Amino acid sequence: MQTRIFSGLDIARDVHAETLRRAQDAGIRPTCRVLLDASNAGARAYATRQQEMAEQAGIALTVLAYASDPLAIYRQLAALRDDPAVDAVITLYPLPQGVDAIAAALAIGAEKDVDGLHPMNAGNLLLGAPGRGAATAQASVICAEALFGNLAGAKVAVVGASPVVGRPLTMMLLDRNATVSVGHAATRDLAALTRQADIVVSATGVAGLITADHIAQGAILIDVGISRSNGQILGDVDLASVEGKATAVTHAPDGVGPITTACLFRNIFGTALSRRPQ
Ligand SMILES: Nc1nc(=O)c2c([nH]1)NC[C@@H]1CN(c3ccc(C(=O)N[C@@H](CCC(=O)O)C(=O)O)cc3)C=[N+]21
Repeated sequence: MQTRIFSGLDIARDVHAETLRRAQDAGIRPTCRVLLDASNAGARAYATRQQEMAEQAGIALTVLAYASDPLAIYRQLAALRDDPAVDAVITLYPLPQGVDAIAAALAIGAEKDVDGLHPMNAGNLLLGAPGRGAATAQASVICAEALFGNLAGAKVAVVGASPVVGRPLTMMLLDRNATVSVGHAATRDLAALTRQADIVVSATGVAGLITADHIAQGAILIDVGISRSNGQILGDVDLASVEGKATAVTHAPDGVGPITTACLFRNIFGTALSRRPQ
């Protein structure tokens, strides 16, 4: 069996087109501020991708540097929350040293949080109530459904338990009646866990973590990890190792990443729409 290498570019284009169409129908040009600590390569790559895509998606997106210290940052976020011209605020992780994640999310407020990081939005997701979830987790679900079909009853192993991917993704999978297990850095026998799964979603940033030894014959692999070595982008999946054993693997780059940006823009449009009088 040949392993299918899945590109997310077609789906990303469709999601972007749908958002643009809805924004044009509603006559809305959403505005978004993205806060970035440019010393982090992963966050910088995401912000660059967002800036490149925003124009064609009809979103006015500006990347700002975080203010100099935690108190100034909370004030900066609260000012954006109170600015009527701003629809959405994104605090790219990792947050600068000394910034508390919950305090930052509270400063933005639930309404403009498009990453599902505010306790109200995260809580709604936990309770199975409709709400706005992290874009990377949404993109992972889209890939899993595109490659596997209906997730009801599917065994899914999530590797990584971060607030932007592993945790929200676990809840979104439960909402689709998947059977979910979560592995992380302290999991003793990760391979034993992931070998049980129909679908493995890995979001660790450890290049080459998932090998043939970690998967069942015919498994579907969603590679969310991004790391860099010598200017090359690497995912969590060791492609050479899983070739012939996995049914399909999402590629990194151009797999989950572009769909993530498309889901983020859809979230931004959602806040912009709900902030306008109907
Ligand atoms: N609050 C918050 N939410 C996030 O969702 C978040 C974050 N902080 N901090 C940084 C990480 C990283 N991340 C990426 C998403 C897409 C690509 C992406 O589209 N990558 C391209 C490649 C980009 C390149 O060429 O460098 C691809 O996979 O094709 C990259 C990185 C979201 N993150």
